[in-house]
Amino acid sequence: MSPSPIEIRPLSREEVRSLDALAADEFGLSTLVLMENAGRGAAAYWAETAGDAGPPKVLVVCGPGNNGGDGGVMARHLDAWGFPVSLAWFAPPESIRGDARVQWEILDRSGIPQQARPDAEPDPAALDALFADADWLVDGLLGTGLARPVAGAFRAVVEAMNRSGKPILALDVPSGLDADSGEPLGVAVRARATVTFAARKFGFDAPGASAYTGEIAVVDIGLPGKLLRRFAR
Ligand SMILES: NC(=O)C1=CN([C@@H]2O[C@H](COP(=O)(O)OP(=O)(O)OC[C@H]3O[C@@H](n4cnc5c(N)ncnc54)[C@H](O)[C@@H]3O)[C@@H](O)[C@H]2O)[C@H](O)CC1
Ligand SMILES: [K+]
Repeated sequence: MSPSPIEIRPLSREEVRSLDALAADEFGLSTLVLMENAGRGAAAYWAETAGDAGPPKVLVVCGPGNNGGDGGVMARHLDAWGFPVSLAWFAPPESIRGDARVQWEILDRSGIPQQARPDAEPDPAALDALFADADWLVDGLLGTGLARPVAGAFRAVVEAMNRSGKPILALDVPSGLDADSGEPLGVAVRARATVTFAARKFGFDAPGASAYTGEIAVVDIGLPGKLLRRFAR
């Protein structure tokens, strides 16, 4: 019997970011557990839809926050399932903290190839070469933590991802897309598909948003039914 999860209505950025705190404070459910469910769910979705021809080489593009951490979890599961996977963290190592740091350490000890690319002004040709070597890109750069227009290094990375011509799986929200308005802040990843956690975001239904989200799949991250029912349709 396939479970019929409680259908949650689309959530605002604020609502979905409050879920982490509620899960921890009210239910004692650690954010690392939510991250594990998010990353494993993303890995399972991708493997089911893209894992046939190949196995394709996957490059996970990570930012310094929990969106990057989700990418780290996904990479560990793909590696365990036999996919050639590596990661590039676009942040100085010292800025990778909290749950994302935990994933960095696990990946390091697991011998999964990862590199830090902390350049404030990355060379576009170097980015093109990095992305040309992969069959798929996973966008774990920015999620609901997006708080200002994408500029500088992240802009260069998003533009290089988009011009690479590679299919992109976005984690939670395509990097650069405002989760409430569905508009790009400066620039946004144009994904083949977006695996979004817990619920669709308001902005996904905005006209034009599908050019960035691609196909949308909602991944259940293990929140208790009592919490989900507060946001039921
Ligand atoms: N409850 C859930 O849905 C869960 C979500 N998870 C994942 O966590 C991210 C949100 O993580 P957070 O650390 O808050 O932020 P991000 O990783 O999105 O962003 C990282 C960091 O980047 C900085 N930043 C903001 N805007 C910019 C910008 N324009 N340029 C450069 N840097 C920027 C800011 O400091 C952010 O903190 C969510 O999307 C999910 O993927 C959990 O893992 C599971 C539960
Ligand atoms: K993302």
